[in-house]
Amino acid sequence: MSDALRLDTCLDQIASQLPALTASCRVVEALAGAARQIAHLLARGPLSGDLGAVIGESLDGDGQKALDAITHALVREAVIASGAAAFASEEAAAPEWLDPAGEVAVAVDPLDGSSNIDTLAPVGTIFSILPARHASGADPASPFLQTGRRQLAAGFFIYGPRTALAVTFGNGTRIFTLDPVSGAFLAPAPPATVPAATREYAINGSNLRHWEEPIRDYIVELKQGRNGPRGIDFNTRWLASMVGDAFRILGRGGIYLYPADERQGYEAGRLRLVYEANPIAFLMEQAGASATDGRIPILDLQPAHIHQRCPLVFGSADEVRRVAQAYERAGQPSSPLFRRRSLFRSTSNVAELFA
Ligand SMILES: O=P(O)(O)OC[C@H]1O[C@](O)(COP(=O)(O)O)[C@@H](O)[C@@H]1O
Ligand SMILES: [Mg+2]
Ligand SMILES: [Mg+2]
Repeated sequence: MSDALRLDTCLDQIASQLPALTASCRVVEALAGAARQIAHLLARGPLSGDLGAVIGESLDGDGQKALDAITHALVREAVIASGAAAFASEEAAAPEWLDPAGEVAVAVDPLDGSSNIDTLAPVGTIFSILPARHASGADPASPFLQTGRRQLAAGFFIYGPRTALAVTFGNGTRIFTLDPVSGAFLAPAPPATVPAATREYAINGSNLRHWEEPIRDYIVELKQGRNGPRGIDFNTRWLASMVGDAFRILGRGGIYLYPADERQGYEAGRLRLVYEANPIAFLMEQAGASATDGRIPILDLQPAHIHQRCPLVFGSADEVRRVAQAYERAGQPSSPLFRRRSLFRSTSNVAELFA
């Protein structure tokens, strides 16, 4: 383990070789400090108080847990300490300006998968770092309304049986593991590479009846396994925690889907573009995988507002391509009109599945 790459050493090297990434390195270092504190709180669980308790309503109407609010505060403090120019969070209605001399804007989901807090399933902190193009005084949302392609760095901390960091600065994706003894984040393995082929998929199958036809047909084929057109068996792996599913995919491949569906509030999917889909898409592309909304690569989507949602499909390139081809074949854009027309249309595949 002694020759494992240390996060702090790695950040120093990046900053000295690529000065344009110095501010991003400072943010990642500060977030690593917050992640240590969050990991500690989560490990104590009920000993730290009732952190899973619902304390109010989050911006999207879900229950906001005490831990959502605590992690938001810890992450915000870290971002302020890093000298960043602007901050946006899933847990704050509006972004804010911080240091007028700052060079980067940081968007976060302080606690992804927070519905899992009481179940000991993995949860995580997702971050996206963008250049802060505008001087303070302008709308603080403006630096966040850039496409994900412009991200300088992105990643997530995952709190599970161990705490880890998946991070990219645009030159590969690396996984660091928190050594609880020394407190250092260490990368003993080479950069992550997601295999193009996979037999694992992650989707909340209970929503099948609400999905658009291309997604429904694609999933039904996977479920038919060796008896269907794919001729091979697939496995479902769904953690209801995107960071958990993304971490598994970075490790051994797979595809994750949270498509748009016809339920009220899910017309553009569930995940948020700026601080969930974009950072995951950047990590995936840098590990040789792909991410799309079905029609457009996630990193090319232009955000219109900070809490915008988007359909999200990411992971092993061969399977993501198949989903995109299914949309292409359907010949229709992923629009509400299309969804309504295709709803409840009983394809032979779906009929077979329900049989
Ligand atoms: O309960 P659902 O609708 O299947 O949604 C699960 C998905 O929602 C999320 O929990 C969204 O994240 P938040 O917990 O930050 O809202 C993802 O991590 C997960 O994949
Ligand atoms: Mg989330
Ligand atoms: Mg969250």
